[in-house]
This record gives sequence, C-alpha cells and structure tokens, in this order.
Amino acid sequence: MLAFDGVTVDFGDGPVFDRLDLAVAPGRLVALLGRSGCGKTTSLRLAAGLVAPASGRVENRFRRTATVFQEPRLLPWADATDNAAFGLAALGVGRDERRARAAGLLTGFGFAPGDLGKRPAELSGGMQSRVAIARAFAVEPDLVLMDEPFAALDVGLRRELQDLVREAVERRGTAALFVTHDVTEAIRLADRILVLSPRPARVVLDAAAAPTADPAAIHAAAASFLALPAVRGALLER
Ligand SMILES: Nc1ncnc2c1ncn2[C@@H]1O[C@H](COP(=O)(O)OP(=O)(O)OP(=O)(O)O)[C@@H](O)[C@H]1O
Repeated sequence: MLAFDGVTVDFGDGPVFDRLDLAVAPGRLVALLGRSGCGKTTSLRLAAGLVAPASGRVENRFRRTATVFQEPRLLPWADATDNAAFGLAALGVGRDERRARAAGLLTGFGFAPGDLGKRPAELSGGMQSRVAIARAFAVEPDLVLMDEPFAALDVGLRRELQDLVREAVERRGTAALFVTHDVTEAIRLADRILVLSPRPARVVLDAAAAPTADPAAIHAAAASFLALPAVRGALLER
C-alpha cells in the first residue's frame, strides 16, 4: 500500500499541495490527472522517497518500486537488452541471466529477435518506450510509478503501449500510480482516477473506474467525466 496523508511540499515558493491524500492498493492502477504544474511529478517523487513532505505523511509499504519516466532515458552505448536488464544488475543478477530475462520481457513486449541487440539510436521512439517499460518490469516491482510515459508518442502507438502496460500490471498483479493529463488515457487504464486542482493541489475528485479498451465506452466516459463541474474546474477552466 502507498498512502499520502495530508501531505504538503514546499520548494521555498509556497506549498505545492493543499494537504494531499491518496492511496494506491496492491494490484491497482491509480491515474493522477491534473494540469501542468499542479504537482503530479512531485507526487511520484514523494512516492519514490526523492522528496520529503514538509508536513503530513507518506507511507510506501511496497517491497520494490520502479519508475517509468516521460522520456525513455536509455543508456546510448548499451543495446536494448542491456538497457532493459539495467535494474537487474543492481540486484546482483549475473549478466547471462539478466540478459536472458530482459530478452524474454522485450520479446513479450513486441521486440523481434533481430532488434534485441540494437542501440537506442537504432530504435524508434515507440521501441525505446518498450525498453523503458521492460526495464521497469524486469525488477519485478510491486509498484510502478509512471510519469506521462506516452505523452510524446502518436495516438496509435500510445494505445498499443497503454494496452501493453494494462496487460503487464494485470498479469503480474503490479500496482501503479500513473500520471497523465489525458482524460481518455486515465479512463482506458485506471481502476481509480484522482483529479488534482491547480497548485496548491488537492484532490477534487476520487472516482472508482473500470478500465476498458472499447473506444465508444472511453469516449462516452470521457464526456461524462468532463461534464463534472469539479473536473472541468480542475482541468479546463482558467
Ligand atoms: N525541485 C523543484 N524546485 C522548485 N520548484 C519545483 C521543483 N519541482 C517542482 N517544482 C514546482 O512545483 C510545482 C509542481 O511541479 P510538478 O513538476 O510536480 O508538476 P506537474 O503537475 O508534474 O507538471 P507537468 O504536467 O507540467 O509535468 C510547479 O510549480 C513546479 O514549478
């Protein structure tokens, strides 16, 4: 379980949050929606222990937390397999074993055998994102923190990778805190959707959801979601 209880953060220019509460239960994917600058990335950094709360409490009881960033952040000199295996080296897994495990994951994520030895510069943006996702799942985390990992990709690719992430968390029972500013992405993926107000952010909506890949259902849900005054105020109105 990850829990924030009345959390505030202050970088020296006033509070980022107005007492933020959130919870991510094991095996659940929680989407955090909010406009630019409201504190979404800061929430992930709090969960990862990279930022300390000025007040309130952050409790991360998951055994192992992995992060997927907005950019793939791959090592340019290492091939796809070594990049995906990166976290396993820190866990003391031997080279052959970690390459075998990483290659298995990459293959499951759509890599052809001939692409496993390619360096990042030889891979498309979508393939680089697959490596970054594989790198996170390779360490068998029970919590994955995802910071708008598909924001830079085109719509078709984004859908493919959204499905891949949903499938990966379901199959492994991994919990995820998924930051996005895209309502349809949240509806497609999340078991629970939290909407943050602009800074100082607080949760203006905390809704149970049912992930779906059906385009008509996603668009209908997005329309009803955006019709809620609390959501409109937080995401759309100036
Ligand atoms: N290290 C830092 N030092 C000072 N201010 C910071 C720092 N990190 C974040 N902030 C400020 O805290 C607020 C929240 O930033 P954060 O990056 O969490 O927002 P965000 O919701 O993720 O934005 P975006 O959607 O644009 O990525 C912003 O006003 C930002 O300028």
